Amino acid sequence: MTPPFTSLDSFRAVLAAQPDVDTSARTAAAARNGQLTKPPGALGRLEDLAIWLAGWQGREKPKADAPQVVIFAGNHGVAARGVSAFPPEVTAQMVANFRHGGAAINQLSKAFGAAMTVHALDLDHPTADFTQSPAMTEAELTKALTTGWNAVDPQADLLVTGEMGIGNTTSAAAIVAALLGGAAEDWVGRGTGVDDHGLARKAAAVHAGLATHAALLSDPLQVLRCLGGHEIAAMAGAIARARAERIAVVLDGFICCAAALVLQRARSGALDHCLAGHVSAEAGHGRLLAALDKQPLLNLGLRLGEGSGAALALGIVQGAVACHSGMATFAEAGVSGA
Ligand SMILES: O=C(O)c1ccc[n+]([C@@H]2O[C@H](COP(=O)([O-])O)[C@@H](O)[C@H]2O)c1
Ligand SMILES: Cc1cc2nc[nH]c2cc1C
Repeated sequence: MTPPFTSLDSFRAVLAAQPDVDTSARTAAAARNGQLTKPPGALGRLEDLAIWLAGWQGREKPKADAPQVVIFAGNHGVAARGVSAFPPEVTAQMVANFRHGGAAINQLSKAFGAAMTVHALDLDHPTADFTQSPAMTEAELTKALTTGWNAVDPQADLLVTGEMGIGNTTSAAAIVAALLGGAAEDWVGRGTGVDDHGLARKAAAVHAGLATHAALLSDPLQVLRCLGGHEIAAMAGAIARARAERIAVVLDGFICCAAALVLQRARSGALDHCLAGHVSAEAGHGRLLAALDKQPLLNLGLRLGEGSGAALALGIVQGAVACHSGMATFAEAGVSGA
């Protein structure tokens, strides 16, 4: 599909015209849920999950047997400021690892029957150091959004958006600070494992980025352009495409949710088709999820990224769908109601 946008303004128009949930499918699923052979509410959040998914998929019995995991990789100019525990070449090395099947996300995708695709975005051309100049030009941002848009398989029944990019927790912290406010220190975390000096360098970089681009930061897409990264923009593009196809999205960790926040701020309700797969150990993620009004399904202390927490949450969604779509009703099973 040719993306329906060629500029930030036309991307804005796409966000404004996105489809909404199918309320009749959701109502039918809620009615079915009430007839299944269990005490009302006994499957807890699994019941809400299945009904929510039914609404997005437009069918009374939702499916979760063709999930897609898309991983985007990008490099960051700000990494030269000593903001990561690892060197930038690890981004390309991990892309090779993804392609050879050796990363955690390969194993988790396999475990939950997800088709996984990897998209390396111009790794030899990192973003500009956002403390000095905008991370991306408008053309570069549009290209990254387009990569994300095109990466989504319209046949998938669920989408996980993951990322890999040395330095990207600093970029994500800058985006979140710009959009939610607060001090740089409130949003930086240990990322791949920086020490206190590294953490201070991250806060200084975020602080400088906010000051350098202050005049542009009232526009969420300019926040993404000035402070973001190619892989972060691609996740935003993929989340938007999923909405266009009415595919539900399972969000991953701090970086993924920073990409999602850009969409939410650009268009209220833009994340209604998304759920939070997990809360990561990155310091600001819990508060970011609260600002997104999303309750994470899992809290396992993960801080890996690459879609891993969201992929694990696929298992929960699949459990919810298996129960909702497979269980017998009281009438079918001849079980007496209350
Ligand atoms: O998903 C998260 O919340 C998360 C938290 C910490 C680190 N990461 C991953 O670690 C990398 C970024 O860490 P850093 O220290 O280089 O900014 C990037 O590849 C992310 O996928 C991811
Ligand atoms: C090894 C490694 C694997 C990763 N996967 C996602 N982010 C990562 C960062 C590092 C450093």
